[in-house]
Amino acid sequence: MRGFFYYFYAMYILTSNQIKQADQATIEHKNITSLELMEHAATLCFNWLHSRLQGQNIEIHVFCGIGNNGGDGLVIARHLFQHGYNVHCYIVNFSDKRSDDFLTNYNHLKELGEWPTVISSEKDFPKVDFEDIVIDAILGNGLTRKPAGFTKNLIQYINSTKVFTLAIDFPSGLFSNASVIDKDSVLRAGHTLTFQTPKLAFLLPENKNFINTWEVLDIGLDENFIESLKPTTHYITKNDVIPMYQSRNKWDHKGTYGHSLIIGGSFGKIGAVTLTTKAALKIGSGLVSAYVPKCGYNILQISIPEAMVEVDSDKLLTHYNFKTKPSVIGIGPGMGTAEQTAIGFEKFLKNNKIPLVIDADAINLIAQQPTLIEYVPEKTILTPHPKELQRLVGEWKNDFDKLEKVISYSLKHNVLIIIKGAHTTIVDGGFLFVNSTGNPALATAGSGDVLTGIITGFIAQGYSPLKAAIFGVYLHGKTADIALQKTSYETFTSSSILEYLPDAILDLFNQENTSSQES
Ligand SMILES: NC(=O)C1=CN([C@@H]2O[C@H](COP(=O)(O)OP(=O)(O)OC[C@H]3O[C@@H](n4cnc5c(N)ncnc54)[C@H](OP(=O)(O)O)[C@@H]3O)[C@@H](O)[C@H]2O)[C@@H](O)CC1
Ligand SMILES: [K+]
Repeated sequence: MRGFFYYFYAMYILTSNQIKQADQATIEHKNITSLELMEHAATLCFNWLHSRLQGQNIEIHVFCGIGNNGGDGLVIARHLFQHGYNVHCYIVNFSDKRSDDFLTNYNHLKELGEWPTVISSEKDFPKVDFEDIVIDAILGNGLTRKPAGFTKNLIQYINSTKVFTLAIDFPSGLFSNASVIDKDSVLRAGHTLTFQTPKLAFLLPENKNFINTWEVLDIGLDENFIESLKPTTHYITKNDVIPMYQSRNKWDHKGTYGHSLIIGGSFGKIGAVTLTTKAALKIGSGLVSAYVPKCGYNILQISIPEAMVEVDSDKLLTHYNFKTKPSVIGIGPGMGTAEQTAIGFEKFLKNNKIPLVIDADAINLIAQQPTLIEYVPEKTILTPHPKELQRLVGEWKNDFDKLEKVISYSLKHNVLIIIKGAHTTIVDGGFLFVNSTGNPALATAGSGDVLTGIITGFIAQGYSPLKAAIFGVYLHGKTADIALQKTSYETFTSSSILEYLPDAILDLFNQENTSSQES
């Protein structure tokens, strides 16, 4: 599902409550019963499994709760029985309540002569072997508290077998929008088939043990209604960035594509600013200048003949006194935090009116003197790595708390913050944009310097800061995804990001694989 936001489309990430509302609205507006919706959703899950197993004689254990997640499990179990699979279906009897649709599907199964086994305590746990398959339909979107008692023990038992587990909608025990407190109470899913939208919990590092791969099954919830909820969290895929691309015209000249100035470097750290400068050039900034200490002059001139270079003091940045009149400045890579550098940086910020992308040591200098943030222009982009981010917004208790802290900081100072990680997230006030591309190949020295250059180069070309951030983060990750088809994680370096940038851009025009709703 794509929602309209600003002037581009992005897939929404909904909370549990929003999904419940959408579920209800779909039933009301689309003339469909909740039972039919369950049948449809669960049949999609069955089809997913059936197309992979093709009737193989593997033991399949379907664990069903007593709500609608359990109802899904009963529908899946019914299809599996009807297709001749070797299925064992269990009711995890953690409550006397039963949802209506659960009961209807329970009866359907009994009518077929297949009576599920009721699990009411540890002594009822079945034998599950590593070679089997478990379908986890114990708890889903209706989770209200952490699983306890024998339900928790069952989850722990399934985890201990290391069996492949297919989670329906959610790994049982995982909240969509809150942190896990008891890590032993959550099922470790091998793959999760989730309904309608990705869930924020799937994208946060603290849940890495519970979420492996996942994909979204479109079960046809009412898109107009979802739109009306005005969700604030988005998942960025290829479909979302294609419309951002600004094509070029025959009569354009290099001035049309702006002038990036990259400020950074110190003795021994000229490589960082070199990478950033190269990236701004490579992404298409019409002109690119670098402002570095004198010791960086030859290095820059020799390694990037296309760039212009101005210099500051011998080994450090101290004066920030450049003649160039850029359209955007990327500042920080390799800059260091020496006292003179900090004093000069403060003066620079107080006088500067040019749009900024602030990275690395420039962020550390702001963290050291937090009031400096008041001098940055509106919609300045900050690209901190985790330690830099912590210095900026303070320590967080968990990943949800981190997002809250970053949102407050972004709102308070009217800046964009890029939280780097496996799912890099761009925070623009109350809006979150979570990236889908990238892999551990990007965990390499200089990767962030290149990102700063790409984003700066996009802003030079007239992309808004938000679009530059989203598009830049997407392409940066995509280079590593494409490269992995030809190289290895280990041999991919920050220079490889630049090498694969053309492929990442050309991939936008490749019609195949445009719906990457999985991770
Ligand atoms: N959204 C959609 O479009 C569609 C959704 N569908 C499916 O419905 C699922 C949501 O179903 P659901 O609302 O019935 O919730 P579910 O997770 O089955 O459990 C609720 C029950 O568990 C209980 N309970 C809660 N926490 C507990 C705990 N820790 N330990 C013990 N008990 C606990 C809770 O009790 P209570 O909190 O009220 O006391 C209640 O009785 C969704 O994930 C998807 O699979 C599809 O079929 C069709 C389309
Ligand atoms: K589940």
